[in-house]
Amino acid sequence: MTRRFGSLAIIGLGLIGSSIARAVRAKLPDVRVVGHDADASVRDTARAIELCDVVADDAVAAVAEADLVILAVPVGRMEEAARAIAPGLAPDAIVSDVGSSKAGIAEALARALPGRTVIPAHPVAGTENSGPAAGFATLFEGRWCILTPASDAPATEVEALAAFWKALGARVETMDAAHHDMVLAVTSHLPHLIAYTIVGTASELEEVTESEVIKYSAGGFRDFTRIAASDPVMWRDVFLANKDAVLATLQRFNEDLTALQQAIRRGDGARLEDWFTRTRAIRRSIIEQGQDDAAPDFGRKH
Ligand SMILES: NC(=O)C1=CN([C@@H]2O[C@H](COP(=O)(O)OP(=O)(O)OC[C@H]3O[C@@H](n4cnc5c(N)ncnc54)[C@H](O)[C@@H]3O)[C@@H](O)[C@H]2O)C=CC1
Ligand SMILES: O=C(O)C(=O)Cc1ccc(O)cc1
Repeated sequence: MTRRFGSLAIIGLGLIGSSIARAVRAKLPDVRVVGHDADASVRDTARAIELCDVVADDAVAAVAEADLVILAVPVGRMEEAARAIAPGLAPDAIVSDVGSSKAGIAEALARALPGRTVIPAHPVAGTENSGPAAGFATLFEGRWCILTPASDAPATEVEALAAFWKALGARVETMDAAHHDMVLAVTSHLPHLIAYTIVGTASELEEVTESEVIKYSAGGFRDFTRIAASDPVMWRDVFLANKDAVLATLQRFNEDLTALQQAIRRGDGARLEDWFTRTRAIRRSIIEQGQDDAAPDFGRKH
Protein backbone atom coordinates (compact mmCIF):
# COMPACT_ATOMS: atom_id res chain seq x y z
CA MET A 1 0.00 0.00 0.00
CA THR A 2 1.22 3.51 -0.80
CA ARG A 3 2.59 5.32 2.22
CA ARG A 4 0.44 8.25 3.33
CA PHE A 5 2.01 11.16 5.12
CA GLY A 6 0.50 12.17 8.46
CA SER A 7 2.65 15.17 9.27
CA LEU A 8 4.07 17.69 6.83
CA ALA A 9 6.65 20.40 7.47
CA ILE A 10 6.90 23.27 4.98
CA ILE A 11 10.08 25.35 5.09
CA GLY A 12 9.47 28.67 3.33
CA LEU A 13 5.92 30.05 3.50
CA GLY A 14 5.83 32.18 0.34
CA LEU A 15 3.66 31.66 -2.75
CA ILE A 16 4.41 27.96 -3.17
CA GLY A 17 4.81 26.96 0.50
CA SER A 18 1.59 28.73 1.47
CA SER A 19 -0.25 27.24 -1.52
CA ILE A 20 0.82 23.76 -0.42
CA ALA A 21 -0.40 24.52 3.12
CA ARG A 22 -3.77 25.71 1.80
CA ALA A 23 -4.12 22.79 -0.63
CA VAL A 24 -3.30 20.27 2.11
CA ARG A 25 -5.88 21.83 4.41
CA ALA A 26 -8.48 21.66 1.61
CA LYS A 27 -7.68 18.21 0.22
CA LEU A 28 -5.89 16.31 3.01
CA PRO A 29 -7.46 17.74 6.18
CA ASP A 30 -6.07 14.94 8.38
CA VAL A 31 -2.47 15.89 7.60
CA ARG A 32 -0.86 18.05 10.31
CA VAL A 33 1.01 21.00 8.79
CA VAL A 34 3.88 22.75 10.55
CA GLY A 35 5.41 25.73 8.79
CA HIS A 36 8.59 27.68 9.21
CA ASP A 37 10.06 30.69 7.43
CA ALA A 38 13.39 32.41 8.07
CA ASP A 39 11.63 35.79 7.89
CA ALA A 40 9.84 36.72 11.15
CA SER A 41 7.34 38.97 9.34
CA VAL A 42 6.35 36.04 7.08
CA ARG A 43 5.87 33.87 10.19
CA ASP A 44 3.68 36.60 11.70
CA THR A 45 1.54 36.77 8.56
CA ALA A 46 1.28 32.98 8.42
CA ARG A 47 0.05 32.93 12.02
CA ALA A 48 -2.36 35.81 11.42
CA ILE A 49 -4.00 34.03 8.47
CA GLU A 50 -3.86 30.63 10.27
CA LEU A 51 -2.01 29.07 7.38
CA CYS A 52 -0.73 26.02 9.29
CA ASP A 53 -1.53 24.10 12.46
CA VAL A 54 1.69 25.46 13.93
CA VAL A 55 4.21 28.03 12.70
CA ALA A 56 7.57 27.26 14.29
CA ASP A 57 10.21 29.93 14.92
CA ASP A 58 12.90 27.34 14.53
CA ALA A 59 13.67 25.04 11.57
CA VAL A 60 14.75 22.10 13.76
CA ALA A 61 11.52 22.23 15.79
CA ALA A 62 9.46 22.57 12.60
CA VAL A 63 10.54 19.18 11.22
CA ALA A 64 10.66 17.15 14.44
CA GLU A 65 7.35 15.33 13.86
CA ALA A 66 7.32 15.40 10.06
CA ASP A 67 7.33 12.36 7.81
CA LEU A 68 7.45 14.68 4.76
CA VAL A 69 9.45 17.92 4.67
CA ILE A 70 9.09 20.25 1.68
CA LEU A 71 11.64 22.99 1.13
CA ALA A 72 9.88 25.92 -0.58
CA VAL A 73 12.63 28.53 -0.49
CA PRO A 74 14.44 30.24 -3.39
CA VAL A 75 16.76 27.89 -5.30
CA GLY A 76 19.86 29.60 -3.91
CA ARG A 77 18.66 29.07 -0.32
CA MET A 78 17.92 25.31 -0.63
CA GLU A 79 21.25 24.10 0.75
CA GLU A 80 21.18 26.32 3.83
CA ALA A 81 17.53 25.42 4.49
CA ALA A 82 18.45 21.71 4.25
CA ARG A 83 21.40 22.17 6.62
CA ALA A 84 19.15 23.97 9.10
CA ILE A 85 16.60 21.10 9.29
CA ALA A 86 19.16 18.25 9.30
CA PRO A 87 19.54 17.94 13.11
CA GLY A 88 15.76 17.71 13.65
CA LEU A 89 14.77 15.20 10.95
CA ALA A 90 13.06 11.95 11.97
CA PRO A 91 14.93 8.86 10.70
CA ASP A 92 12.33 7.88 8.08
CA ALA A 93 11.40 11.40 6.94
CA ILE A 94 11.38 12.16 3.22
CA VAL A 95 12.79 15.52 2.18
CA SER A 96 11.56 17.15 -1.00
CA ASP A 97 11.61 20.63 -2.52
CA VAL A 98 9.74 22.69 -5.11
CA GLY A 99 12.63 24.49 -6.82
CA SER A 100 12.30 25.57 -10.45
CA SER A 101 15.64 23.99 -11.43
CA LYS A 102 16.62 20.52 -10.34
CA ALA A 103 20.15 19.19 -11.00
CA GLY A 104 21.95 21.76 -8.83
CA ILE A 105 19.42 21.39 -6.03
CA ALA A 106 19.79 17.59 -6.04
CA GLU A 107 23.54 18.03 -5.53
CA ALA A 108 23.05 20.67 -2.82
CA LEU A 109 20.54 18.54 -0.91
CA ALA A 110 22.71 15.43 -1.18
CA ARG A 111 25.61 17.44 0.30
CA ALA A 112 23.49 18.85 3.12
CA LEU A 113 21.56 15.66 3.95
CA PRO A 114 23.89 12.65 3.50
CA GLY A 115 22.15 9.32 3.97
CA ARG A 116 18.67 10.86 3.88
CA THR A 117 15.87 10.09 1.42
CA VAL A 118 15.70 13.15 -0.82
CA ILE A 119 13.22 13.28 -3.73
CA PRO A 120 13.33 16.61 -5.57
CA ALA A 121 10.14 17.89 -7.18
CA HIS A 122 8.92 20.84 -9.22
CA PRO A 123 5.25 21.80 -9.35
CA VAL A 124 5.06 23.58 -12.70
CA ALA A 125 2.49 26.02 -11.40
CA GLY A 126 2.83 29.50 -10.10
CA THR A 127 2.18 33.16 -10.66
CA GLU A 128 4.19 36.37 -10.75
CA ASN A 129 3.26 37.03 -7.11
CA SER A 130 5.19 35.98 -4.04
CA GLY A 131 4.77 35.86 -0.28
CA PRO A 132 2.37 34.02 2.06
CA ALA A 133 -0.70 36.05 1.13
CA ALA A 134 -0.28 35.27 -2.59
CA GLY A 135 -0.86 31.52 -2.31
CA PHE A 136 -4.11 29.71 -3.06
CA ALA A 137 -5.38 26.17 -2.55
CA THR A 138 -6.17 25.41 -6.18
CA LEU A 139 -2.78 26.41 -7.60
CA PHE A 140 -1.73 22.85 -8.40
CA GLU A 141 -5.01 21.57 -9.84
CA GLY A 142 -4.52 20.06 -13.28
CA ARG A 143 -0.90 21.24 -13.34
CA TRP A 144 2.16 19.04 -13.71
CA CYS A 145 4.44 18.22 -10.84
CA ILE A 146 7.74 16.78 -12.07
CA LEU A 147 9.62 14.47 -9.73
CA THR A 148 13.35 14.01 -10.39
CA PRO A 149 14.41 11.16 -8.09
CA ALA A 150 17.97 9.84 -8.24
CA SER A 151 18.16 6.43 -9.90
CA ASP A 152 18.66 4.75 -6.50
CA ALA A 153 15.73 6.51 -4.78
CA PRO A 154 13.38 4.01 -3.09
CA ALA A 155 10.44 3.41 -5.47
CA THR A 156 7.91 3.20 -2.63
CA GLU A 157 8.90 6.66 -1.36
CA VAL A 158 8.75 8.13 -4.87
CA GLU A 159 5.28 6.62 -5.19
CA ALA A 160 4.26 8.14 -1.83
CA LEU A 161 5.41 11.61 -2.92
CA ALA A 162 3.62 11.19 -6.27
CA ALA A 163 0.42 10.24 -4.41
CA PHE A 164 0.78 13.35 -2.22
CA TRP A 165 0.97 15.68 -5.24
CA LYS A 166 -1.88 13.87 -6.99
CA ALA A 167 -4.00 14.39 -3.85
CA LEU A 168 -3.37 18.15 -4.25
CA GLY A 169 -4.76 17.90 -7.79
CA ALA A 170 -1.50 17.74 -9.74
CA ARG A 171 -0.55 15.42 -12.58
CA VAL A 172 2.76 13.76 -11.86
CA GLU A 173 5.64 12.97 -14.21
CA THR A 174 9.05 11.56 -13.32
CA MET A 175 12.20 12.48 -15.23
CA ASP A 176 15.93 12.86 -14.96
CA ALA A 177 17.02 16.16 -13.36
CA ALA A 178 19.25 17.19 -16.29
CA HIS A 179 16.42 16.60 -18.76
CA HIS A 180 14.05 18.59 -16.53
CA ASP A 181 16.47 21.51 -16.56
CA MET A 182 16.75 21.50 -20.36
CA VAL A 183 12.98 21.28 -20.88
CA LEU A 184 12.23 24.01 -18.33
CA ALA A 185 14.98 26.23 -19.76
CA VAL A 186 12.94 26.25 -23.00
CA THR A 187 9.41 26.36 -21.61
CA SER A 188 9.82 28.60 -18.56
CA HIS A 189 13.25 30.09 -17.95
CA LEU A 190 13.90 31.54 -21.43
CA PRO A 191 10.38 33.04 -21.62
CA HIS A 192 11.00 34.79 -18.30
CA LEU A 193 14.36 36.08 -19.57
CA ILE A 194 12.72 37.40 -22.73
CA ALA A 195 10.01 39.13 -20.68
CA TYR A 196 12.58 40.72 -18.38
CA THR A 197 14.49 41.89 -21.46
CA ILE A 198 11.61 43.30 -23.49
CA VAL A 199 10.01 45.21 -20.63
CA GLY A 200 13.37 46.73 -19.66
CA THR A 201 14.20 47.56 -23.29
CA ALA A 202 10.83 49.19 -23.96
CA SER A 203 11.16 51.44 -20.93
CA GLU A 204 14.67 52.48 -21.98
CA LEU A 205 13.91 53.44 -25.59
CA GLU A 206 14.57 57.17 -25.94
CA GLU A 207 11.82 57.61 -28.53
CA VAL A 208 9.15 56.23 -26.20
CA THR A 209 8.34 57.73 -22.81
CA GLU A 210 7.51 55.53 -19.83
CA SER A 211 3.96 56.90 -19.76
CA GLU A 212 3.51 55.85 -23.40
CA VAL A 213 4.72 52.34 -22.55
CA ILE A 214 1.99 52.16 -19.91
CA LYS A 215 -0.70 53.91 -21.96
CA TYR A 216 -0.30 51.97 -25.18
CA SER A 217 0.62 48.54 -23.89
CA ALA A 218 -1.46 46.24 -26.01
CA GLY A 219 -2.21 42.63 -25.06
CA GLY A 220 1.14 41.07 -25.92
CA PHE A 221 3.24 43.60 -24.04
CA ARG A 222 0.92 43.48 -21.03
CA ASP A 223 1.47 39.70 -20.84
CA PHE A 224 5.21 40.31 -20.83
CA THR A 225 4.88 42.85 -18.01
CA ARG A 226 3.07 40.28 -15.88
CA ILE A 227 5.90 37.80 -16.27
CA ALA A 228 8.52 40.54 -15.81
CA ALA A 229 6.93 41.39 -12.44
CA SER A 230 8.00 37.96 -11.11
CA ASP A 231 10.13 37.81 -7.98
CA PRO A 232 13.67 39.16 -8.68
CA VAL A 233 15.41 36.98 -6.07
CA MET A 234 13.70 33.79 -7.16
CA TRP A 235 14.55 34.36 -10.83
CA ARG A 236 18.12 35.51 -10.15
CA ASP A 237 18.63 32.14 -8.45
CA VAL A 238 16.97 30.14 -11.25
CA PHE A 239 19.24 31.66 -13.93
CA LEU A 240 22.37 31.16 -11.83
CA ALA A 241 21.42 27.56 -11.00
CA ASN A 242 20.33 26.52 -14.51
CA LYS A 243 23.11 28.43 -16.26
CA ASP A 244 24.21 25.76 -18.76
CA ALA A 245 20.76 24.81 -20.05
CA VAL A 246 19.64 28.45 -20.21
CA LEU A 247 22.76 29.50 -22.13
CA ALA A 248 22.36 26.60 -24.59
CA THR A 249 18.71 27.55 -25.18
CA LEU A 250 19.57 31.23 -25.46
CA GLN A 251 22.15 30.44 -28.14
CA ARG A 252 19.45 28.77 -30.26
CA PHE A 253 17.04 31.60 -29.56
CA ASN A 254 19.56 34.22 -30.68
CA GLU A 255 20.16 32.33 -33.93
CA ASP A 256 16.43 32.15 -34.67
CA LEU A 257 15.98 35.81 -33.77
CA THR A 258 18.79 36.74 -36.14
CA ALA A 259 17.13 34.68 -38.91
CA LEU A 260 13.85 36.55 -38.41
CA GLN A 261 15.70 39.86 -38.27
CA GLN A 262 17.30 38.99 -41.61
CA ALA A 263 13.91 38.04 -43.10
CA ILE A 264 12.47 41.42 -42.09
CA ARG A 265 15.49 43.30 -43.47
CA ARG A 266 15.34 41.40 -46.78
CA GLY A 267 11.58 41.71 -47.08
CA ASP A 268 11.30 37.89 -47.02
CA GLY A 269 7.58 37.70 -46.28
CA ALA A 270 7.36 33.98 -47.08
CA ARG A 271 9.89 33.15 -44.38
CA LEU A 272 8.05 35.25 -41.80
CA GLU A 273 4.68 33.78 -42.75
CA ASP A 274 6.01 30.21 -42.62
CA TRP A 275 7.47 30.77 -39.19
CA PHE A 276 4.31 32.39 -37.78
CA THR A 277 2.13 29.65 -39.30
CA ARG A 278 4.23 27.03 -37.53
CA THR A 279 4.04 28.82 -34.17
CA ARG A 280 0.27 29.24 -34.49
CA ALA A 281 -0.05 25.49 -35.01
CA ILE A 282 1.97 24.92 -31.82
CA ARG A 283 -0.34 27.18 -29.82
CA ARG A 284 -3.39 25.41 -31.23
CA SER A 285 -2.07 21.97 -30.35
CA ILE A 286 -1.37 23.16 -26.77
CA ILE A 287 -5.01 24.25 -26.49
CA GLU A 288 -6.24 20.96 -27.99
CA GLN A 289 -4.27 19.08 -25.34
CA GLY A 290 -6.12 21.05 -22.68
CA GLN A 291 -2.99 22.80 -21.42
CA ASP A 292 -3.90 26.39 -22.09
CA ASP A 293 -1.74 28.02 -19.43
CA ALA A 294 -2.16 31.37 -21.14
CA ALA A 295 -5.89 31.48 -20.39
CA PRO A 296 -6.89 34.82 -18.87
CA ASP A 297 -7.74 33.24 -15.50
CA PHE A 298 -4.24 31.79 -15.12
CA GLY A 299 -3.42 33.90 -12.07
CA ARG A 300 -6.75 33.07 -10.49
CA LYS A 301 -7.14 33.24 -6.73
CA HIS A 302 -9.55 31.49 -4.44
N1 LIG B 1 6.78 31.51 -7.92
C1 LIG B 1 6.45 30.54 -8.74
O1 LIG B 1 5.63 30.75 -9.63
C2 LIG B 1 7.08 29.19 -8.57
C3 LIG B 1 8.18 29.00 -7.75
N2 LIG B 1 8.75 27.77 -7.62
C4 LIG B 1 9.91 27.58 -6.75
O2 LIG B 1 9.42 27.57 -5.43
C5 LIG B 1 10.37 28.11 -4.53
C6 LIG B 1 9.71 29.18 -3.70
O3 LIG B 1 9.22 30.19 -4.53
P1 LIG B 1 8.07 31.18 -4.05
O4 LIG B 1 7.17 30.52 -3.09
O5 LIG B 1 7.51 31.78 -5.29
O6 LIG B 1 8.95 32.27 -3.31
P2 LIG B 1 8.53 33.35 -2.21
O7 LIG B 1 9.50 34.45 -2.30
O8 LIG B 1 7.07 33.67 -2.30
O9 LIG B 1 8.77 32.55 -0.84
C7 LIG B 1 10.02 32.06 -0.44
C8 LIG B 1 10.06 32.11 1.08
O10 LIG B 1 11.24 31.42 1.53
C9 LIG B 1 11.70 32.09 2.69
N3 LIG B 1 13.09 31.70 2.92
C10 LIG B 1 14.20 32.10 2.25
N4 LIG B 1 15.28 31.46 2.75
C11 LIG B 1 14.85 30.66 3.74
C12 LIG B 1 15.49 29.73 4.61
N5 LIG B 1 16.80 29.50 4.54
N6 LIG B 1 14.74 29.07 5.54
C13 LIG B 1 13.39 29.29 5.61
N7 LIG B 1 12.74 30.16 4.81
C14 LIG B 1 13.45 30.82 3.87
C15 LIG B 1 11.49 33.55 2.37
O11 LIG B 1 11.49 34.33 3.56
C16 LIG B 1 10.15 33.52 1.65
O12 LIG B 1 9.08 33.74 2.56
C17 LIG B 1 11.54 28.59 -5.39
O13 LIG B 1 12.58 27.65 -5.32
C18 LIG B 1 10.95 28.67 -6.78
O14 LIG B 1 11.94 28.41 -7.76
C19 LIG B 1 8.23 26.66 -8.24
C20 LIG B 1 7.12 26.78 -9.03
C21 LIG B 1 6.48 28.07 -9.29
O1 LIG C 1 3.53 33.01 -13.76
C1 LIG C 1 3.88 32.27 -14.70
O2 LIG C 1 3.50 32.45 -15.86
C2 LIG C 1 4.78 31.13 -14.46
O3 LIG C 1 5.43 30.67 -15.36
C3 LIG C 1 4.80 30.59 -13.07
C4 LIG C 1 5.93 29.65 -12.80
C5 LIG C 1 7.14 30.15 -12.40
C6 LIG C 1 8.17 29.29 -12.10
C7 LIG C 1 8.00 27.94 -12.20
O4 LIG C 1 9.01 27.13 -11.89
C8 LIG C 1 6.79 27.42 -12.59
C9 LIG C 1 5.75 28.28 -12.89
